[in-house]
Amino acid sequence: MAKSNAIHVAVGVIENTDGAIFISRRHQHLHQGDKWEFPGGKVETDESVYDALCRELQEECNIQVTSATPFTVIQFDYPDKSVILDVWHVHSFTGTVHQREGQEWRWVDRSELEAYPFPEANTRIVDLLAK
Ligand SMILES: Nc1nc2c([nH]c(=O)n2[C@@H]2O[C@H](COP(=O)(O)OP(=O)(O)OP(=O)(O)O)[C@@H](O)[C@H]2O)c(=O)[nH]1
Ligand SMILES: [Mg+2]
Repeated sequence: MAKSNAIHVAVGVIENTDGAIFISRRHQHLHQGDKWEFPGGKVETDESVYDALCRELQEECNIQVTSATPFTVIQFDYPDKSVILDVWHVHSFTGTVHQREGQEWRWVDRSELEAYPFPEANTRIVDLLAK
């Protein structure tokens, strides 16, 4: 069961026309620092998850989402916090993707994702994508 203090996070699996997926590396000082992640961030009060997804992907990766569908929802308890990752598959967008917050980033093939260290909560996302 989700904890009442769980942090609700909108997460985007952005896929380009070659079928590659965008990942970036979390800054070292942050929660789950140095791990790779899919872009996204906390859903604000009175904001829909979809609006949060669009806002975070604009802020972090410079794109305007034009089409996205729900992919999976993951509730996970880290020792220090609980998260609910509301993961969306982003099929189309405008703008040129790059990471605007100084994080290392790259496009990777689905088959390569398993080689990257992701936060533990992401295991199922990577499994679903690698299939
Ligand atoms: N964005 C993102 N966050 C993830 C992933 N997996 C995962 O456990 N998280 C966790 O979700 C939480 C919130 O994500 P975030 O740090 O991106 O939030 P944010 O962009 O709003 O950050 P801010 O508060 O510094 O503005 C963090 O505790 C982070 O460790 C992932 O794949 N992507
Ligand atoms: Mg973020």
